[in-house]
Amino acid sequence: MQRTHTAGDGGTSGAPAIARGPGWNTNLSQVVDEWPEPILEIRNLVTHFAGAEGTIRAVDDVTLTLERGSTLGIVGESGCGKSVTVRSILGLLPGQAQIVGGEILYRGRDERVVDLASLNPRGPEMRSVRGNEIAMIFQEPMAAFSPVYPIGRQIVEAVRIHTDKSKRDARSHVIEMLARVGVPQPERMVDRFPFELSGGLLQRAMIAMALSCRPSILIADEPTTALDVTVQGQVLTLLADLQREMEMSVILISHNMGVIAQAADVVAVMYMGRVVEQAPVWELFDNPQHPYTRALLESVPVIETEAELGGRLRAVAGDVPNPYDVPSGCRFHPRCTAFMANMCERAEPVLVKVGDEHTAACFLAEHGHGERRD
Ligand SMILES: Nc1ncnc2c1ncn2[C@@H]1O[C@H](COP(=O)(O)OP(=O)(O)OP(=O)(O)O)[C@@H](O)[C@H]1O
Repeated sequence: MQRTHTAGDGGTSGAPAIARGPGWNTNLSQVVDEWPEPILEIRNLVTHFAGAEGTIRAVDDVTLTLERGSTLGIVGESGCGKSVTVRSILGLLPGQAQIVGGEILYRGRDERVVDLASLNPRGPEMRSVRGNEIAMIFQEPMAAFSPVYPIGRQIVEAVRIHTDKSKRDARSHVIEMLARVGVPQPERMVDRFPFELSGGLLQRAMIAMALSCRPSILIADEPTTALDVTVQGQVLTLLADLQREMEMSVILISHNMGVIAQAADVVAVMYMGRVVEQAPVWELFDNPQHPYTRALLESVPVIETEAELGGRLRAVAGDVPNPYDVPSGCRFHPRCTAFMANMCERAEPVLVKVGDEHTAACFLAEHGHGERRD
């Protein structure tokens, strides 16, 4: 199958099925061949916030594809629109936010394609998709649980909303899930309150809750950011195992290129509400074409550097501009080391194909001066 997506045209063309990356999947090519249709296609999504000083274009014409069984990584600095993009999928936006354009086409378990962007976020159709077919885990597991009930009871309730299991069967299922995600003594832990569990265990309990209905898609929004480095690795490995076992497709959000390198098959880099580069993970790391992606890659900690800097990581130079005051032309131009006067501040580059399955929105890449390293 051939597929390329470019923000602004919403179309499909060119490019072979995604090749295998160093991510969670070991048999992605096979998975994609078996189910040639993507499970989720976001086309030209626009989501706005009504802010105190005007409109914030939090997601501004974003087009993304999630292939079945694969992991799509979304990376970018804080405030670039990662969370609002995935929250738009599930209708989990705060009151001041609204999808104002685009489509979110989801191919459900019954193979029917539904435009999630057109559903009432609180209506029965969206409620049946949310938690049942598409589940989400967050950076802060405390937010997923009520502090006043034992975790098991809360997961049992989630299971019973979406299945016809009896209370007893649901409880056994929850104990099995807790064991599966590596919670020790699950028969006892099931009756513990959230505050009685460590951060790592609570993260595992949240994963058990999210996966208890065997969703087709798991959205993981910074799932390891709040954990210490050792536990981070364990949780990523656990998610990889569960993804394979349950044949799930995953959208993984992270601001950490190291996490993306470990887990993603395809990566979309976002900046100020837009996708500025997209490629299979190995291609993105070998041949980044957008100066923003290069800056993000340079901010990846390496052990020696981290030690030299006393644990501080190098960030992308300059600050993300005020969302009420989007720069003219290329939104990255005020921070860009490759800025070209009379060009970058005047027109906004669109995503163009710069390689197999690789798109970038930069005039340098567009004109073939993106210094491909191959
Ligand atoms: N509740 C809100 N009210 C107003 N604006 C918001 C709100 N939440 C997000 N935004 C705006 O939407 C934009 C995108 O935010 P979003 O949370 O998607 O970024 P992000 O990339 O997920 O950042 P982070 O990594 O910090 O979670 C930001 O510019 C922010 O100003």
